[in-house]
Amino acid sequence: MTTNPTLHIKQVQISLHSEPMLAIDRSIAPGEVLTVMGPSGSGKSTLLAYLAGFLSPTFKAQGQVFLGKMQLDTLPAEQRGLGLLFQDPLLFPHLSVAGNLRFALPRHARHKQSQIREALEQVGMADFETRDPATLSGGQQARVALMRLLLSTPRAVLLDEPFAKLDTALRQDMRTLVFSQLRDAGLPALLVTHDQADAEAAGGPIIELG
Ligand SMILES: Nc1ncnc2c1ncn2[C@@H]1O[C@H](COP(=O)(O)OP(=O)(O)OP(=O)(O)O)[C@@H](O)[C@H]1O
Repeated sequence: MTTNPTLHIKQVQISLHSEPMLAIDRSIAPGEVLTVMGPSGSGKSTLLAYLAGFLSPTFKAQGQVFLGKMQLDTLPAEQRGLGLLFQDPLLFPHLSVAGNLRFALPRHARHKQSQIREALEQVGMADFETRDPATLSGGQQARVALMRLLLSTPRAVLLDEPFAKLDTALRQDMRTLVFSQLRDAGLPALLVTHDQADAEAAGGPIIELG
């Protein structure tokens, strides 16, 4: 079995108009979730944008990011191999559930209907292949978004308040599902959240910005 690389965030400092905004120096092991908390405006989304490779040039960043031996901060966003999960599932409305999952597969694997079927079975949605995303509940959309993320075989994952739009009853189930899937896939992950219960469910170290 291949081991995924560790994500190293090395002495990263981000400033806005010459004012230091945040500093972080952490490594995230495969299967570990680092939770970043902090008040509104402390720079949580800025940190994710920096790691993902779409930080606005208004900000100045120093430091380095490595995924194993691969230096990420010098690569364009699409070459970083990161998977993103947001508050909004962001499913393509013109594709079926299966179409959304197929799109995430590497080009050479798009014929593999079995992978799509297995992914849906894992989240209890075996009968949903042909469904239009607009006809799904919020929780069902979130599960499709999670499986789409995993099928895209990311090497590390960034999560931006992924449970914020789910109602309370669903939220705990989704936390359990997301964090167990990330652990099973052995992916290093960074979670940004306001919610202490998210951080506890993630089960990893917590840092506070601001
Ligand atoms: N493109 C931009 N240009 C200038 N300033 C920005 C830009 N984006 C964000 N900021 C400022 O940078 C600071 C950090 O914003 P950021 O969105 O990272 O905070 P946050 O911790 O994610 O907040 P929230 O919890 O409200 O989402 C804020 O003061 C914000 O006003």
